[in-house]
Amino acid sequence: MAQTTLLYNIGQLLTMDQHEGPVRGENMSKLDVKENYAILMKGGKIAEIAPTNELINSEADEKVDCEGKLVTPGLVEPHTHLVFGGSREHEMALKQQGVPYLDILKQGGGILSTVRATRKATEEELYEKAMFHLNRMASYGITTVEAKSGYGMDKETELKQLRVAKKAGENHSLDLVSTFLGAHAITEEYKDNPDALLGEMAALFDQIKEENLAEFVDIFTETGVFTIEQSRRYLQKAKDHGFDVKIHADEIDPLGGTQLAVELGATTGDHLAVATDDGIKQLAGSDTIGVLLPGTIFYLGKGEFARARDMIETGAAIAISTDFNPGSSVTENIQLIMSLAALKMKMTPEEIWHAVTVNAAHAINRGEEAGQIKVGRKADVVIWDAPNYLYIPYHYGVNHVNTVFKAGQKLYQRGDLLV
Ligand SMILES: N=CN[C@@H](CCC(=O)O)C(=O)O
Ligand SMILES: [Zn+2]
Repeated sequence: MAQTTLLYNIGQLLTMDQHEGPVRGENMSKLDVKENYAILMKGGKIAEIAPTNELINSEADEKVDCEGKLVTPGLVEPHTHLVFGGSREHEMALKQQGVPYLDILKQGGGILSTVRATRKATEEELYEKAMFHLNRMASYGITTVEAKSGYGMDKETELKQLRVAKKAGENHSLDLVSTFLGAHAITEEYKDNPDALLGEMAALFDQIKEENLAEFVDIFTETGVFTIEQSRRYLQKAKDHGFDVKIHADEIDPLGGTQLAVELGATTGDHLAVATDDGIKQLAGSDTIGVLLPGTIFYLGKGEFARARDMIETGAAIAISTDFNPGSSVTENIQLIMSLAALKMKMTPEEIWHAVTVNAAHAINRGEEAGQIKVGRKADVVIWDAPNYLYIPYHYGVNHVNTVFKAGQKLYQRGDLLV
């Protein structure tokens, strides 16, 4: 018989379902908070949502007293570089000496150092490592995650990364959405002919489609990496092959990646830390979601965070993410990113909750499945050790998760100290 679980005495319940589609502009600050509610989960789905006194006598295999805690949808993480070999702690000193991120890359470090480690790693090693990071993400309340390739940049290693992501998605309880980021840097082999690298990566599009290895194609549009023109051609080709597209845009230099994302109808423009007034205006007038990554700005020691306030005030839909990767943002802790969004980008708690649930789900084409608590949907639900939704961005740097349910099954529960 299907497992039935009742969560009752929920102090604050965020269902995140009061708006249609991605939530943009001033709607991001309109949050419906239900008090003293209950949720009945049956057969992995949400069966009923009602005040506690209406559901308390429901038949259930398990009844969980939420003791007035906050309950929300499982969080959605829309931008990670999940599968990689090695780590880059040895670059920390260079960062402290002020060597810029793009200079480390130019010297063959940074992304290229992870490329070497990823090429060397076996599929099994990459898989074990990816599963470890997925477990940690789950412990922070994440129930759906996007994963990019991009540390191979040769045919064999890119396919290896994508296959590892696929297997991890099949075997882990978290839902995983895969992105092909073969155009992530210019490798030594192609330093005099980046177009040939793009050609080699584009030659993989058919196989990636056939083996169902990725839904999105992404590119790093940046000084010393790929130009706007190269990005336009490459992503257009990806679209012609039936992929949805994303862009690492306007992260360090304002090349106009934000405008290119809009022009191409990209699902998301990611980073946007130095997006111009024009870029922001175009973003706001488009269906492209801005995925902001304040952890990266913090970790790279840069002063200027993405202008979330301007973006939201002009009407854009914004999601936020860890950008988990071994170089520019080494954390799986999305709750820390929620605090940075509040402290450094001045996003309100209401906007932040939209940015990590419904908008993050739309940012990876999962708006109809994830990011909301709705009758008939998969029961991805988090109980927080917090009395209200303001509390998570406020109390920063620690894990507030009490319990995570994925498709109605308990996936993570805070452990007890063994003392
Ligand atoms: N900026 C480009 N790519 C990643 C960083 C990858 C790395 O440094 O390994 C990002 O989104 O921040
Ligand atoms: Zn990234």
